[in-house]
Amino acid sequence: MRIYVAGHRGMVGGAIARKLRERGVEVITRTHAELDLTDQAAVRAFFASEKPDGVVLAAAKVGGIYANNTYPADFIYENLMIEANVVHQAYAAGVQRLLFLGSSCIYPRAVEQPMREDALLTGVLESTNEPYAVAKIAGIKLCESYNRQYGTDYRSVMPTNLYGPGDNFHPENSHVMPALIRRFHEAVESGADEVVIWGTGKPWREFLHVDDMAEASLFVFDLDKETYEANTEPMLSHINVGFGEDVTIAELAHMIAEVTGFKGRIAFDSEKPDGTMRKLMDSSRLKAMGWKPRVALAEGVRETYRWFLDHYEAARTTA
Ligand SMILES: NC(=O)C1=CN([C@@H]2O[C@H](COP(=O)(O)OP(=O)(O)OC[C@H]3O[C@@H](n4cnc5c(N)ncnc54)[C@H](OP(=O)(O)O)[C@@H]3O)[C@@H](O)[C@H]2O)C=CC1
Ligand SMILES: C[C@H]1O[C@H](OP(=O)(O)OP(=O)(O)OC[C@H]2O[C@@H](n3cnc4c(=O)[nH]c(N)nc43)[C@H](O)[C@@H]2O)[C@@H](O)[C@@H](O)C1=O
Repeated sequence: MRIYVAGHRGMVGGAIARKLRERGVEVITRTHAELDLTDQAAVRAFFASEKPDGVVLAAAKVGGIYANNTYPADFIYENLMIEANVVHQAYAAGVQRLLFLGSSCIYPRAVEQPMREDALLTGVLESTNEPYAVAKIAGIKLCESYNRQYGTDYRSVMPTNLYGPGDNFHPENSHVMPALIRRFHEAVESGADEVVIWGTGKPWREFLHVDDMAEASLFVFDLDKETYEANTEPMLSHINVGFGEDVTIAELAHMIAEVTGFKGRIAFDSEKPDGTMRKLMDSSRLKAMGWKPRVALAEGVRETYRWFLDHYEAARTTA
């Protein structure tokens, strides 16, 4: 098998590419500079020449609450273009199996918890990331539509909030876990006596380690067609991937303060948005098929902090 992993330099694509190579699979990669996936002609030429056997689509415009809220046009445009180009050109090149990575933000903001797959398109989305969520919903529907019309086997997984080695530690554009690891670490370094957390600290988030996400992605990718179809429906074909437990942002902040050795005050800036108050995934569909997460949150935070320390200079200079 020759598998194209789109987004192999990202946190999730990197972990998936590593696991595939460990299994002896030939992994095809292109950097963003080598192949801009928003460029239809370039994507067509790439698929026509490489003709991969399978595709994992882990490339996307990704960011936390501030980035989503500040650059909504980039988030909807780039993600729609990437998905439309990759799914269509994969089909045109005869690729039978593809895995699309969506996000838990596809679900309505006030939906029953934990969120089941069939909650999709039942209500109003969270405003801070609606454009990104609409693009991700379009990604699911692209896969389902090509399956229905052309008989392809294109699958979708919906990850909860992810973290781990390879994350983006940008001070504003990143997700909460890497943002707080960096902010607490820098407070310890500078001797600051206060760290400010965005929002009220009351929202709940479920965090899954990237290695668990990579395992889940390959687990779903590898399922035989009958098993996948028996556990999904033609127009409800996505599968949730979550850890199964969530914490408040305040609890996460205290956990990161402890790991980084910060002893000062933790303050909350309620002028900043909270986003959705809770988005715990119901991952029973996937768990019933045999996947389970392995990395506990406390262990994952410690490991991610060690990775951050090892790569801190790189993170600081790219910020
Ligand atoms: N991280 C999280 O908490 C969550 C992530 N997801 C989803 O998981 C997937 C992977 O996310 P993650 O690994 O965290 O994201 P990253 O930002 O770490 O990686 C995304 C990768 O996509 C590449 N990319 C972006 N735009 C283009 C483009 N136009 N052409 C080619 N390559 C491009 C980026 O390259 P470059 O950096 O050079 O632009 C980067 O390597 C995404 O689909 C994301 O939406 C879902 C839920 C939660
Ligand atoms: C994965 C998911 O990620 C995004 O949604 P989100 O879950 O709201 O992501 P977040 O990690 O940025 O924030 C989580 C919570 O944490 C709070 N918070 C505190 N202090 C910081 C802080 O310093 N940075 C950030 N980013 N958040 C902070 C923040 O106010 C919020 O209450 C989507 O846009 C979309 O990308 C998506 O799919």
